[in-house]
Amino acid sequence: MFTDRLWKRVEPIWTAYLDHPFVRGLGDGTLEQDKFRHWLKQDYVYLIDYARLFAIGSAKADDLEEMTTFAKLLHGVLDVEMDLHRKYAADFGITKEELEKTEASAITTAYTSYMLNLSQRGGVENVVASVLACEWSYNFIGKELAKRPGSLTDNFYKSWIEMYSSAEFTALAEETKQLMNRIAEDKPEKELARLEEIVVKTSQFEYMFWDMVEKKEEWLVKG
Ligand SMILES: Cc1ncc(CN)c(N)n1
Repeated sequence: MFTDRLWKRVEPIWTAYLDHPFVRGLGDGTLEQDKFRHWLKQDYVYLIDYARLFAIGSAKADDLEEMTTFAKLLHGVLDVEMDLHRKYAADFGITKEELEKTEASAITTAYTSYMLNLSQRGGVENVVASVLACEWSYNFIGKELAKRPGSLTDNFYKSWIEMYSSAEFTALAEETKQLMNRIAEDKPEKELARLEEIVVKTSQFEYMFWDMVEKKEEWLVKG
């Protein structure tokens, strides 16, 4: 399967996520809440553009089955995943209007612009390759953190780990992988190599996103 081939390429990058201080801090509960607050706000505006990708995928779908899958994934972002953000934000006294008004950081802008650009100019395969690392890697991280002793007890980030390791989120990640495999079936090697590069680039962006929230970065010079 194409996703097995992709896994071989992304495994070293994704393993580095698990070692990143932000991700380690989520797992053992030691992450500074100010850093998490930065993630919450940046991720919220990231997810708004990410949801747009599924709408683009739905418009470009080749058949009704594909269209339905994109619609399901779109609902998953807007109503399941972003609910987690809204709940944590409420704990911090941040309203959903404030979340929406967040100015996207340089990395958030670069990452979403990369995916939106590819998805707008290519076919449905570009959309799936763009969203795959996002859905799959968070599920990977969630499941790995859930295995760590103590991660699901007395941890402020327990709901985060439960959400991304949940059966519901795992099903969304699996649907995205299946979609990628189905689309890759009749593609020539040159096209598969191009799609693979998109998944590697988005995996690199994921690492940069973890690093951006750890350092609470926005833009290098205040405007
Ligand atoms: C940056 C990022 N990447 C992935 C996910 C999981 N959908 C997320 N919420 N944010």
